[in-house]
Amino acid sequence: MQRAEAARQALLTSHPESEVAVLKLDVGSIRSVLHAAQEVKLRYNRLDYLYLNAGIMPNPQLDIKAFFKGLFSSNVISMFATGEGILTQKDKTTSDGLQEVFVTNLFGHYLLVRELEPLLCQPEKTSQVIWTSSSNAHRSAFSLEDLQHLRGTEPYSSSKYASDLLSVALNRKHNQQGMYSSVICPGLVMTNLTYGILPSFFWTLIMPIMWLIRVFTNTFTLTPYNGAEALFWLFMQKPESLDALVKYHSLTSGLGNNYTQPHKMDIDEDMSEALYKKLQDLEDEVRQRLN
Ligand SMILES: NC(=O)C1=CN([C@@H]2O[C@H](COP(=O)(O)OP(=O)(O)OC[C@H]3O[C@@H](n4cnc5c(N)ncnc54)[C@H](OP(=O)(O)O)[C@@H]3O)[C@@H](O)[C@H]2O)C=CC1
Ligand SMILES: CC(C)CCC[C@@H](C)[C@H]1CC[C@H]2C3=C(CC[C@]12C)[C@@]1(C)CCC(=O)C[C@@H]1CC3
Repeated sequence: MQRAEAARQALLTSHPESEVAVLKLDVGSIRSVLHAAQEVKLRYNRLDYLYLNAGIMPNPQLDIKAFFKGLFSSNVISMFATGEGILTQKDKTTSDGLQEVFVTNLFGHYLLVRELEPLLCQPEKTSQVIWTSSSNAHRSAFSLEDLQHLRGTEPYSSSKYASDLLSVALNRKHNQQGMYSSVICPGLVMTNLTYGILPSFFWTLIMPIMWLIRVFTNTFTLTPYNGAEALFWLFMQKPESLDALVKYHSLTSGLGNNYTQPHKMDIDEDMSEALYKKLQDLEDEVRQRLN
């Protein structure tokens, strides 16, 4: 909570007229999600925006052989843009008996949205739910038969693809009640997540190479400020004008200019419906376990 308090103070300094409140929430813990949602419901009657940004990529392993193979293949740009085929992770089980990546990147957020539906779905005003997804969200990593990705080595990719699917399902279910859901991709950003893949001094050393790569793939946004472009852009849009089937990408040009671009997602609407059903079943199961 110390860092949250520091962020609150910084916001109050730059925007003295604003009100900023902080609340502790571990999306990886069912009890914590339910408790925090209860607190939000006590504090507020309505929510205009819900940004679902929290996410983890634990124990990432970079496949150096696949990286060099990709470097000399025709897929090199796509490899730099998405990291497909060169990254795996090692997941673990939480005290709730769920896979950590699945619950942190997807299920905890799902449960939070479910709990906050009464504040998000209000007849007189629209609301926006905004997921931080990834270009690493690949259909090939996801399986409806293995939602939590127990049997694979790409739980991060699977959880991000699932968030894309879930956003589509949320729109189908709640647009009529005024709630709209969108997904964004921040591009490759230097944060604790990427410092888990390669050490920060290494990223700093290769920064000139990354600026060069940015000329060929505008997905190398590199700073959190640039990566947040699509989050900010969505904030400015009328939710009714957004396309539920696209992902909004933060991009930075070779000259350092930021912009947002929509890209059609590789989504099957029946699959999104089936995922929603499975999440509801799991929700019933975890709620029963808590009672
Ligand atoms: N960096 C990149 O290149 C990319 C990142 N993303 C996505 O962007 C989002 C932000 O990640 P990024 O800033 O890069 O990574 P960081 O590791 O720097 O930040 C992760 C954020 O998620 C929060 N978080 C992690 N676990 C939990 C939890 N159990 N409960 C509550 N909050 C939690 C962290 O909070 P705290 O600090 O308090 O632990 C932190 O604010 C993630 O969803 C990530 O998947 C997508 C594409 C590319
Ligand atoms: C010379 C260097 C630029 C070499 C870096 C190689 C890789 C470590 C990176 C190339 C593409 C990157 C990437 C990600 C992580 C680091 C790379 C694999 C992400 C998977 C990080 C998390 C995401 O959500 C998407 C990113 C896509 C690109």
